[in-house]
Amino acid sequence: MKAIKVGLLGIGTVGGGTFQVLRRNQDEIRGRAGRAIEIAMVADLDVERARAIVGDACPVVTDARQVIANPEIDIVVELIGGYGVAKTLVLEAIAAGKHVVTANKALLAVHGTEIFAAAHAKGVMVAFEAAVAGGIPIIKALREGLTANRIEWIAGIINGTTNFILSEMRSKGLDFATVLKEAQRLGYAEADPTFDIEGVDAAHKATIMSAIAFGIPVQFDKAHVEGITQLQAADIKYAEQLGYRIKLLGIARRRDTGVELRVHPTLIPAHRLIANVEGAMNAVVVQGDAVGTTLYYGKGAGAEPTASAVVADLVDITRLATADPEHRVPHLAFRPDAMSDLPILPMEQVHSAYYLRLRVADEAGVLSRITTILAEHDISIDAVLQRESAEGERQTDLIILTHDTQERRVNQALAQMQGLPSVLAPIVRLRKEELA
Ligand SMILES: NC(=O)c1ccc[n+]([C@@H]2O[C@H](COP(=O)([O-])OP(=O)(O)OC[C@H]3O[C@@H](n4cnc5c(N)ncnc54)[C@H](O)[C@@H]3O)[C@@H](O)[C@H]2O)c1
Ligand SMILES: N[C@@H](CCO)C(=O)O
Ligand code: NA
Repeated sequence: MKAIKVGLLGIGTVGGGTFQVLRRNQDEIRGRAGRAIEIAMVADLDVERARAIVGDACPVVTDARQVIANPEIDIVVELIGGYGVAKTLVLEAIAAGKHVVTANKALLAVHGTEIFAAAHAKGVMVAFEAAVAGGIPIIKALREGLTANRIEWIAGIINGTTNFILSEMRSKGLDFATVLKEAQRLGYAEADPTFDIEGVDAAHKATIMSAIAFGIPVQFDKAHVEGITQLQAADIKYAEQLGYRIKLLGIARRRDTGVELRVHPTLIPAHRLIANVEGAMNAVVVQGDAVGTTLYYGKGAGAEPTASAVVADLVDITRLATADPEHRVPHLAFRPDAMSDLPILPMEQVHSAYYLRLRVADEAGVLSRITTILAEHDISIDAVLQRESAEGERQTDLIILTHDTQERRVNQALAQMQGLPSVLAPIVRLRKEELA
């Protein structure tokens, strides 16, 4: 059978990895796909760098539209990134009847509804395994492997850059800026690394997973997004003393009234497997009603780990390209006419346990005033830690762990506690999840 022809838009970190993996493993890939998969044309603005990778294997052009217009090309792989030109090119490729593979989670989390509708109407596939947790086949697992389940929740370390930063800061005592530079050098970080450190990239990925897990549209604009830039070393240390690790988690959880969709630094019991995921590694825990808890672990960023997912999508499309579109797996697991309108819940309605750190005057009655406020808001305390004040110091840190409660109650209690004269600094509030 004749080779399936691929056009690559963008040959940077992931594009370069994709080129190498396809070339190195071509025999195995042909054996699995039933046809050879060939990169027939590459477009990149940096044509010299692109030619240095591609050699004379195929033509290299600067204009991505030349690739889309090439009638030989069956699959367009978009590895440029961002919401701008990438969106136009993906929609143009679909309009030209090409299947699309993309690693672009930003694009799908924000414009997925439009893109999937266009692909459905045209009868082409849009595959995006590389967009979530890089090389880990989490899209495949959620959409196909766990298809029997009512999925209850997903919680994942889905940004390699921030996990690398948190790990290196904790284990080597390195500072934030140094570790971020190293993550950029290693090719983990986004073109704009604020997407990584402010939690935006993780929220893009959590948004995509929430859609597949619960059959809802992608709704990035409703996600709660907090990164790691406000996280303080003192809280990492106190969490450790209390038996917890702090990780940037992306969480999607089904409740009776809607879906929680949130990214924030989270305390996790130190004995959980996911609490021990270090460096740029990713891990996703999925709770299904039939299967119970499952865990997926691996490299979520970097050239070849991400290329592993891109090439898997190319093989999938190669196998299915001639199938009746009605028999393909729907883009978001549920058929378009079976999507749910379960809303994304506002943060005030989210349920979680909490870690609170209060800088308080070291004087009689402070603890009782604080616990009274918590009790008035029906918030039950799980543990309290009070740091011994240093000699001559008239203030101390008070750390409180709560049981599960509603965020609205915690907000109200915090506002009241913050007003106490013996609370001397802004209260630190982190969320805590048992993940069991
Ligand atoms: N790097 C990773 O580990 C990783 C992992 C998963 C997903 N992703 C996603 O993969 C995509 C690519 O990321 P990357 O790290 O390879 O980025 P990169 O910056 O290394 O590569 C992007 C390439 O696109 C080229 N480009 C830019 N504009 C172009 C245009 N108009 N036409 C043609 N080429 C153009 C650039 O010259 C560059 O070579 C992004 O969506 C990113 O979020 C990256
Ligand atoms: N910047 C992303 C790349 C993988 O999507 C990360 O650090 O996880
Ligand atoms: Na993946």
